[in-house]
Amino acid sequence: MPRVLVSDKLSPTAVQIFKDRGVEVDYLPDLGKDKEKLLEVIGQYDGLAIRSATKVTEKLIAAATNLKVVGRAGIGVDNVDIPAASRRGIIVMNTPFGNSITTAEHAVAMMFAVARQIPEANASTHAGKWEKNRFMGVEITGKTLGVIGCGNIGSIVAQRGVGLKMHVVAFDPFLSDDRAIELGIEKVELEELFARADFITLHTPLTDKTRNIINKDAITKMKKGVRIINCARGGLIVEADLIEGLKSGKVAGAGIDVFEVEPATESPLFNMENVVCTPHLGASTDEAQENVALQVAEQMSDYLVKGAVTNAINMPSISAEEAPRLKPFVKLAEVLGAFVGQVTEEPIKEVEVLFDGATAGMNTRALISATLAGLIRPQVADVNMVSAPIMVKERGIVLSEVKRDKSGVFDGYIKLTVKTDKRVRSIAGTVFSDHKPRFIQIKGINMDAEVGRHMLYMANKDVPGIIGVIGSICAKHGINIANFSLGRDNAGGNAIAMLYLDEAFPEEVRAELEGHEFIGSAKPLQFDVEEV
Ligand SMILES: NC(=O)c1ccc[n+]([C@@H]2O[C@H](COP(=O)([O-])OP(=O)(O)OC[C@H]3O[C@@H](n4cnc5c(N)ncnc54)[C@H](O)[C@@H]3O)[C@@H](O)[C@H]2O)c1
Ligand SMILES: O=C(O)CC[C@@H](O)C(=O)O
Repeated sequence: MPRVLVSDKLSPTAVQIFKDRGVEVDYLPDLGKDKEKLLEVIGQYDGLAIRSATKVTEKLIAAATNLKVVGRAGIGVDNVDIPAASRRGIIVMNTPFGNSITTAEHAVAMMFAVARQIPEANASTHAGKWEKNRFMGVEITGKTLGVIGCGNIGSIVAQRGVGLKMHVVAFDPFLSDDRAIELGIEKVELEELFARADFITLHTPLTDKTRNIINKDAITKMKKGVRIINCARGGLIVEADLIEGLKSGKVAGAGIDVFEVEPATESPLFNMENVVCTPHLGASTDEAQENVALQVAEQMSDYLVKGAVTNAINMPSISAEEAPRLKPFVKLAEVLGAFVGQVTEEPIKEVEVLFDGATAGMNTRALISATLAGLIRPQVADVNMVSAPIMVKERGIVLSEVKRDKSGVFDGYIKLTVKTDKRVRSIAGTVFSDHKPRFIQIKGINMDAEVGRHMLYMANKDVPGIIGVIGSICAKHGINIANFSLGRDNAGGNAIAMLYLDEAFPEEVRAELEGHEFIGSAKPLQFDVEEV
């Protein structure tokens, strides 16, 4: 039974879902903050469910020898070292929608709080002061709201802004004209947003492009009296520059939920006039926490129990419904890759995966990942569908995908072609109704070879008696042939043979076969398939 550790505070719903779906679960919500203890125990787990307190570092990943999946109950995965996880073949999933409304509402709440200085007025009134003249606010109606990052959360904030009779302008390189029209907002460049907005709200991820997007230079371009809200990520705003802007009066107020360093227990922003701070509460509502806990537990269980992949950052999705149908084709893709990976000795330059007929309508991203995993595994044993595409990229291998309508007798097949400096190799395969992979073409020569755990791939001349030669050498060494498939380009020309053996072909017998005048090469192969 797979075992999951929940190392941050998550709704009890998550624990129940794991149990109901056949996953053993340890709920230790404070462990995420105890790095040393977490390092000690992480090796026991197949899954790790987290929020933002647990930092999934390269060091933790190195210690997580059994880990298969990290599930983030929330959106931002900046507390997970994704490249390190991918290299180790660990899937990283998030729950991209579960807390969007809640976080958007927090940004809107911040906007009101800053516009009307509600936290300060509240503190003053509670203190028995009646400072009616101290707190003069601004209206929101008719003001321009600048949304930076108009994805899930930004677009909800934009819609709320429209509902509040604001004029909404948005900057997002991926915002289409149609979507902007649908939202009733104006798409603008960043400089224009800075120049026009009375309120600016940030909703981008923290990337190299967005880090420090609000800095001294940006603030210089803004309207005097601008109010800035950040419920996305610390690091989007240079806090020192914001403080300078607030002190100079250029920035009239700020609502800050996320900080450069978290937990933020001290900051020069604290106690500043009209700066409203919350401790990363954007996602903290009963509804959002219920949503993300439920989603993360369902997604992780589905992966660990059924192999379904949903909302993975570093792997194509495979739905629970398609997983059973896709599984035999994933195996086929893997064995095609494994064939080429085992027979290719020189560096691979180019890989083409062709999907013919029915396979073209399948989840080809997943199938390509499986092909690449099979291809690389002979060199890197623990590669999987997550890490293989990264390794291929890192090695500078050019990858291409071709899809085409049914072109032959098979409903669908996959063909893998690999180029090196010396040669081009190709192999095609399909899955029969028994759900088992078959090789149907090698080097352009048609055949029908069942794929077994132990095989021998031979190139020979098409001459009479060659089957007998191979059979008698195998028999002499006690090697039992379960299946024998042959193909040739033309009578008396080049032929290939695929032998399906009961056990691994002994390396020392290989020379004996290759010594025969009509046998060019004999290559023992291993495939990770169930024995028939
Ligand atoms: N405060 C919280 O508790 C809390 C809760 C949830 C999410 N978040 C954070 O909110 C942010 C937004 O989340 P989301 O779910 O809307 O993400 P999303 O991926 O749906 O949207 C992000 C948008 O930012 C845009 N973007 C990327 N680079 C950009 C750039 N250089 N300039 C402008 N736009 C750019 C993308 O095109 C995308 O549309 C994330 O950083 C997330 O981690 C915070
Ligand atoms: O888990 C949280 O409280 C914060 C989550 C939030 O930052 C997110 O990116 O989803």
